[in-house]
Amino acid sequence: MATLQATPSRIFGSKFTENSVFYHFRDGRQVGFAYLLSRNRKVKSFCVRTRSYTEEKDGGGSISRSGKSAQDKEQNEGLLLGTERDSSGSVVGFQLIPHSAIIEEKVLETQEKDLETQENEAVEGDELLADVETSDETNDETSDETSDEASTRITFNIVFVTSEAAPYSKTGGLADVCGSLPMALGARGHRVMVVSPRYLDGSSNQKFANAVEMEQRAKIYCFGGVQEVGFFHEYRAGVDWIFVDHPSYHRPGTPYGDMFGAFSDNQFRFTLLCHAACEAPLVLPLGGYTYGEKCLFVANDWHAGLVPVLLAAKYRPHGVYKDARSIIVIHNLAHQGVEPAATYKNLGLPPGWYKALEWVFPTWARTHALDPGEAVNVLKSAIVTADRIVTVSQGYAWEITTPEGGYGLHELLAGRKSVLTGITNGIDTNEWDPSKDEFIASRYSVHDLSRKGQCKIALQKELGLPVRPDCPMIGFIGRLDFQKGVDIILSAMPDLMQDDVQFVMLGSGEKQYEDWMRHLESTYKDKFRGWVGFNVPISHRITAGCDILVMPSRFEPCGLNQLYAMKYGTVPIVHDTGGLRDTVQNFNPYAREGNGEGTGWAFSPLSRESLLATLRIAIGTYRDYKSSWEGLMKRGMEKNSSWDDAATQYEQVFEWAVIDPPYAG
Ligand SMILES: Nc1ncnc2c1ncn2[C@@H]1O[C@H](COP(=O)(O)OP(=O)(O)O[C@H]2O[C@H](CO)[C@@H](O)[C@H](O)[C@H]2O)[C@@H](O)[C@H]1O
Repeated sequence: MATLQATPSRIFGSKFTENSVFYHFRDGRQVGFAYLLSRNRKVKSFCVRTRSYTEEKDGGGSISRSGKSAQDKEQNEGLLLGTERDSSGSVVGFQLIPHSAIIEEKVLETQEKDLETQENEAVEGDELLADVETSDETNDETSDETSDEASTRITFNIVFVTSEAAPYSKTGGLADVCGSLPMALGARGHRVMVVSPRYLDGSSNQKFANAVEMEQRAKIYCFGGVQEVGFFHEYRAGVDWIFVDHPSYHRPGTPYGDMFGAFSDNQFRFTLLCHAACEAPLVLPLGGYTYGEKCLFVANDWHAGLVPVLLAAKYRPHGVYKDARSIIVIHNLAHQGVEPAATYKNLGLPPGWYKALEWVFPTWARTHALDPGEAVNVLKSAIVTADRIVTVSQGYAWEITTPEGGYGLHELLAGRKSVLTGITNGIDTNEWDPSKDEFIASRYSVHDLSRKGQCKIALQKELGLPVRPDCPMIGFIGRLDFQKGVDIILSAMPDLMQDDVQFVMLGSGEKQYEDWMRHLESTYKDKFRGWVGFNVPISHRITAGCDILVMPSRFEPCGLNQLYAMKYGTVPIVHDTGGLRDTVQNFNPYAREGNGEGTGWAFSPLSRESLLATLRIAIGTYRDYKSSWEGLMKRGMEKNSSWDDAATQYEQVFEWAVIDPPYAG
């Protein structure tokens, strides 16, 4: 069985060893680790038949899988020769002899024969479910392809841990990423689980309707007692969605708070999530088999930040998760999970690990002269103990190592630069595609932009604005807070409202901004609409119906709305920062022999004047240079923002993570 430490060099020889043989479930899910090898040009396949198992579809289209059924089928599909268990007793691999004599021969021969022989004898067919793309340049000496670089792809058991994952729970971009990146990785052959809370807020309980309660429960020792959590499971789109169940997740409001502010027990709720996520791969038989210990944990933001430190402090000293690795993905450094130092004892960590979480506020940030400023900082502990650090754009990866963007953690992050990678988010092109979007009035594509106009008319009608197809329509979607630069928009509004434009804002957050939006709406009845609340269908309709989307964010780790806007032919105007700078290319009408280049405008400095000036240039272009505008729209729509590129880069980070030994303290 392959181990995490295996490096590509182990599989480049002419022998196709046991390490090279692996097994996929029928839907591509895999037990244990495996290698996928490919070379640039001439690729042959080696195929093995795998064990199958039954799918039971319920009315909602979700699928539950049964290991027992799989055993029943074994009679027809193949014999389980032997299982490989880890120290916890979890099955992390198995060997199978299929009935087919030809295939049986292939499986056994893989341990003895050289690759060329196997390639010649490889069997193909509908029943052959796992393809291992292979290469062996030494066996291809007569070919002119000998100079081709061989590439290696290792598949992993990946466990995402997140406080929100769309469509089950969503307050922002974290949910979008954790709802779509796992599916992209699952489609690439990895076995992927996403662990998040089962929030029952009364209004959206239905979202968890297809998740089935599992028999296994976990006892978690923290906060001076023992807590028991349950697990619900839905298998969808190639991913095991696991929902941790506990009474503290059952209450009205968002995942983090309600109308009275943030929940006071958030540290408790997300501590539970992290402990439960560490137990899940060991105890949950998903499709009949646990993920086992050889996992890669992808912890997202501070809510999942205890996972790396739990692996190092609670499990590894007892010989568990010795070969696991952890990656902390920073979506927003501004939120770090900081609580009083006295709460350390509640976290279920051994006393000796306090230093990993220790956080001392600078003198100026302390509440009074006698305040020692001591606290625990969960995100800091993850940055210290994770094997790799990822953030969601290259620009932001640099910004967080500077005093301006590091929120106090810049020195720590700069010190870990060698394991810090920026990977720009992709978007879920199934959800965000104007040619198949079910929320919008008229579907369109880059080849038929006239229908976008119908979306604009429909939006104007829906908002009760005058229906004026030629009037430039500007939109904003996002949290109403300091990060998003809402104050800059609102301060520019009295000036902007002197122009012939329409403006719509969708968002919720700080009350002062919500009130301001209401006030503007009553002042500029024919031009401004403010929609206070969180509404996904409306966000699609604004993205499709507007001509321009503004994002004057003070900082933006990646930003997704500008990516959605470009996909919908809506031109983004963004502050030149972080991921916005990385993804929006400034318009230049003179480039490419007058054909123009760029997908929007990135302005700087961040000020009311600079926003207004850029908006007026954009509005002028929209009105007077129609073909330039169409070029802007089309270049944005044709930009590839799917997860493919990002998923490849995540795989690279995973491979780097397993080359180094895990963090041991
Ligand atoms: N009122 C509303 N109604 C409906 N939908 C709404 C809404 N307000 C926001 N949304 C949606 O929430 C998402 C927001 O995503 P962003 O990436 O722009 O910001 P966020 O700050 O939440 O994410 C953080 O994480 C993501 C993911 O890594 C980073 O891109 C980002 O820079 C970082 O700040 C979008 O899907 C948007 O449409």
